[in-house]
Amino acid sequence: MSDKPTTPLLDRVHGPSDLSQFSDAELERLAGELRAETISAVSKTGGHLGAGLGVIELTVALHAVFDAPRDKIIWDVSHQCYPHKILTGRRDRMSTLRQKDGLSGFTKRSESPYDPFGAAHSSTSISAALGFAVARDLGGACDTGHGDAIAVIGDGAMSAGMAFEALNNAGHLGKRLIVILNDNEMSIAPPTGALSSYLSRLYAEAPFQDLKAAVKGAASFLPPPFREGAKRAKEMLKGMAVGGTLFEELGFSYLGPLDGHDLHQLLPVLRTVRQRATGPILIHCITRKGKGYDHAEHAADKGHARGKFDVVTGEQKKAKSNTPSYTKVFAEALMQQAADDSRICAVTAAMPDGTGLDLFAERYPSRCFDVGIAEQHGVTFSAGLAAGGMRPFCAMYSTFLQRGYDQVVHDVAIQRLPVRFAIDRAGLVGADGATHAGSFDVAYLANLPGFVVMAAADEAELKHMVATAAVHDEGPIAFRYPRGEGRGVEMPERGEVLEIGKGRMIREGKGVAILSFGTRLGEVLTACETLEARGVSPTVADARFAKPLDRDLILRLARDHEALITIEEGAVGGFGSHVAQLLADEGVFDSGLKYRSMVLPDTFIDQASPEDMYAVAGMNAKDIEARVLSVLGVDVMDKRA
Ligand SMILES: Cc1ncc(C[n+]2csc(CCOP(=O)(O)OP(=O)(O)O)c2C)c(N)n1
Ligand SMILES: CC(=O)[C@@H](O)[C@H](O)COP(=O)(O)O
Ligand SMILES: [Mg+2]
Repeated sequence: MSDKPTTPLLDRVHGPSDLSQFSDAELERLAGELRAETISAVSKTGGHLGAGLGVIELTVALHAVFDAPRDKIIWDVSHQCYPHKILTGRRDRMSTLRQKDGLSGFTKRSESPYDPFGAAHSSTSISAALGFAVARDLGGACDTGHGDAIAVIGDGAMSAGMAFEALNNAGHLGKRLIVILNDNEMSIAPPTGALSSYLSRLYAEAPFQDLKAAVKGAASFLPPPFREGAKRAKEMLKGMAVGGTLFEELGFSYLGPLDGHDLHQLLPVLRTVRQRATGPILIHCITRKGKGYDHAEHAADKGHARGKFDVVTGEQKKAKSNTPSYTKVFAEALMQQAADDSRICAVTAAMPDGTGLDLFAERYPSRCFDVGIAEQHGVTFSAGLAAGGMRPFCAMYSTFLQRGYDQVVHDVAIQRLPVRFAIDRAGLVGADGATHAGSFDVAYLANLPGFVVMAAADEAELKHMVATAAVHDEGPIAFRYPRGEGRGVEMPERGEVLEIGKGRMIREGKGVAILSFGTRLGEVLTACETLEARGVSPTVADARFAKPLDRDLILRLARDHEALITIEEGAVGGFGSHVAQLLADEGVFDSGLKYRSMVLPDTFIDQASPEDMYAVAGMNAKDIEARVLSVLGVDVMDKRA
């Protein structure tokens, strides 16, 4: 036995085609190396860990059997794509993961030809894969050629309506399409919903599934050892009425459940499917999220997301802070309100921890609902709760609320139902990048008649806004707040109910007024400090409301100053646009007011630290200072005129 250290197989992989040199036994060894590499990479950068560890063998098998990029492997959510990135020529850039100018934490078309479709929001993979399949059959031009379309979708993502819309259409079209259900019985939190129980039953009945495969003629897809058993079962089951799985009822061939960590099952099945599939086929793989790393596999969240960590101890290196997060402030304020009002209930779409509703659920389990990854349903469910006399708080990230926008308009706004929207992750979020930026909620809510739209300038304001929303029964009301910690302001014992449509003065000055909406107020006040040194003393006000606007405050600021600047952590079409509309309607511009509106630029900003992203957006203190000096005609180029 030579004691020469063997060269890691991973060192011989510069692209997936290099996997063809390996035997099945070597592929198993490669999987072990890939798992270790993934753990090591994420320990240095932080990121999504558990999901990627759960698909190590699946990633190796897919790239060994199929021919990416001609075959399109589409990862749902794609938070599990780090092993895929390592095998597809990006191993040397994994140290830049989720950082400024670095690799995205999700698949991204512009990053690699091996990423045929971008993701990050869940449940899109089957729709996208079907699009590729139909384009293939229609002879559409695709720069990497047309082969198989393979969607890899998790059990959580499968719970979203969009996934079933795609299955339904794919079953109807009957095109050759491969869907791999990566079933680890986990979402971010343990999965909820009847589908999750159904999948568990499928798993529990696994031998029966093999037998059914025999009856359904899919036995030939099974590895030889299973095939014999399945054939024998054929006789036994012939007389039985064997109902199809849900997927078969939708027109798919169903295969499984397979052990998603066993290459001896995965490789022969995928090879046979590649040779034989003629229509849509769903392969059900059972995996474990966090597989192969105890600190993940045995954690409650299975290592879904981690900061940088010590591989040996699993200890994360997160900077400790005494300032509570906005999320925690929201959750505690909501519990305080709920203690006195049994009508208060809460809805999350598979994000109990991220929204803080895990704390609310512990205290009020009967009044907290995790609807799964189902924002559309979550919004209309909240509307039904409101119509039924409850006071529902629908807590969703700004970016994920986009998934339920028609429901916001059609089921909530038009019916003027008093749903309370707690919009977390407002503004730029950092490492998750453009797909998770909370840029558009002010623009897409403040244009709806009857909506009240608020933004908390700090964590005390957030507490007041929760109290205000709790008692607002006249119609829908939304309040937004950013990811991360508050500004460390003094917290009130209880939130006070704010007067709807009224802002607040922060500091009196002259010449220029700055009207802030949201937490950029902190940057505004920092800018004022340096401006004072230059003899410029702006007036500053916190708008609190984008709808209804504080008309008196705005007109007074416009009247008493030569310039008015608004600032918000949102895209054009939001607060600043509504202020401009008011000023125009009131003819204020006729008297020569200089008006500037600081909004996010008309571009998608890639991942970086929030501060770096706001620097790209031109919305940090120094940008505000420059804007003030520019509008006052002081000689600083207004870079963003
Ligand atoms: C529309 C949408 N809502 C919520 C999320 C947040 N999210 C990211 S991953 C995830 C769980 C996905 O579960 P599953 O598909 O089973 O993948 P696993 O993490 O188990 O591999 C959720 C809810 C999202 N990415 N997209
Ligand atoms: C992949 C995904 O969509 C979630 O895991 C998201 O990254 C969570 O974001 P936060 O870290 O802001 O809770
Ligand atoms: Mg899962």
